[in-house]
Amino acid sequence: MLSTQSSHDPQAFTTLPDRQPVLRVIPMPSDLNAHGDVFGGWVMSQVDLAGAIVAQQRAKGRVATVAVNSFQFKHPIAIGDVISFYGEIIKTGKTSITIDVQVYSTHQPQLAEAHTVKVTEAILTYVALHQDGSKRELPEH
Ligand SMILES: CC(=O)SCCNC(=O)CCNC(=O)[C@H](O)C(C)(C)COP(=O)(O)OP(=O)(O)OC[C@H]1O[C@@H](n2cnc3c(N)ncnc32)[C@H](O)[C@@H]1OP(=O)(O)O
Repeated sequence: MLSTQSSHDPQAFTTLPDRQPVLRVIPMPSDLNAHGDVFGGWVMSQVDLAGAIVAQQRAKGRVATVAVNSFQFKHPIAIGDVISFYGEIIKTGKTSITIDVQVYSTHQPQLAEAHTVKVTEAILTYVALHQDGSKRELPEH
C-alpha cells in the first residue's frame, strides 16, 4: 500500500525556513521502496545534489563530494509531498566546503490542512576541482 502521510505526529509539524530552498521536488512512484515510502537512496541523491549546488556557487566551479559526515532520516516521506531542500555552508577549508542540508516535506500543500515536517538532516563535504578532476584551492569570495 502506498504511504500517503509523511508523519501522523502533530508534534513534528513545523514551518518552512524563511528563505529560498536550494531545490524543491516531488517524488514519483518510481522513487518508492517496497513499503510505499520514498526510498532513502532517492533522498540521499537529492541531498547530494542540493549540497553540490551550494558548494559549486562557493567554489565558482566544479566540485565533488568527498564525504557524507552525517545523515539522519527523521520521518518518512509520502508520495505527492513537496520536498524542499535548504543548504548552508558551515565550514570552509583550503579546498573543501562543508554544507548542512535540511530537508522538509509538505503534505497536501494545495489544501488548508497542509502540514510540513522536517524529514532529514545531513552534513556533506565537497572539494573544489580543476577540470581535470584534481583538487584546487577555493577562490576568494
Ligand atoms: C557530486 C559528485 O561529484 S558525486 C561524485 C562522488 N565523489 C567523487 O567521485 C570524489 C572522489 N574523490 C576524489 O576524487 C578525491 O578524494 C578528491 C579530489 C575529492 C580529494 O583528493 P584528496 O587528495 O583525497 O584530498 P585531501 O585528502 O587532501 O582532502 C581534500 C579536502 O577534503 C577534506 N576531506 C577529505 N576527506 C574528508 C572527510 N572524510 N571528511 C571531511 N573532509 C574531508 C580534507 O580535509 C581537505 O580539506 P581542506 O583542503 O579544505 O583542508
